[in-house]
Amino acid sequence: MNISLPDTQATRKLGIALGQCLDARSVILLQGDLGAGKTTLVQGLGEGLGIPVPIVSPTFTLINEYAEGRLPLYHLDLYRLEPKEVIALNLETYWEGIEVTPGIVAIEWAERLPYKPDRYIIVHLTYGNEDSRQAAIATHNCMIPQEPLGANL
Ligand SMILES: Nc1ncnc2c1ncn2[C@@H]1O[C@H](COP(=O)(O)OP(=O)(O)OP(=O)(O)O)[C@@H](O)[C@H]1O
Repeated sequence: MNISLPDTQATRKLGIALGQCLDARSVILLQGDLGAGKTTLVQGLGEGLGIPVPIVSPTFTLINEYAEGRLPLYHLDLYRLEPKEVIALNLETYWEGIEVTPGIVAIEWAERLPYKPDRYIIVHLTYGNEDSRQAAIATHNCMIPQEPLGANL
């Protein structure tokens, strides 16, 4: 599925729609160059989940956890990590809900994952003209409920 995102707000709205409809243990793999809009989309995701605090990039903290919404949000950024550091994060803890409350896992720079979960949604953001972006969305072993996604875009 390809979605055109003419401005920042459109990218945020895509995140809101996903935050409103996804189930616990959903994993969103975010791909795209610097400034493509990955964090913007996760900010929308937080809004869609009803998280009342600002979502900030986890570039230095690696994982930011938000427990205040409809489901927990686990937000990761792999930009600075070597593959062995990614492995040490034990990411399956988050997407399998082992010793954490099952929630939504959003991973920026998912290109750097040395392995993938069993089921995931990939959102690949690319640049268009000026402020426009394009989102190519694909799923693996899971589904995005279509109706909320369409209704909010
Ligand atoms: N259509 C658009 N979608 C998303 N962001 C846009 C769009 N048009 C302009 N922008 C701007 O581009 C910037 C995107 O920044 P953002 O931090 O979301 O990207 P990123 O992919 O997370 O970058 P990085 O990899 O550096 O963390 C923001 O300043 C945003 O306002």
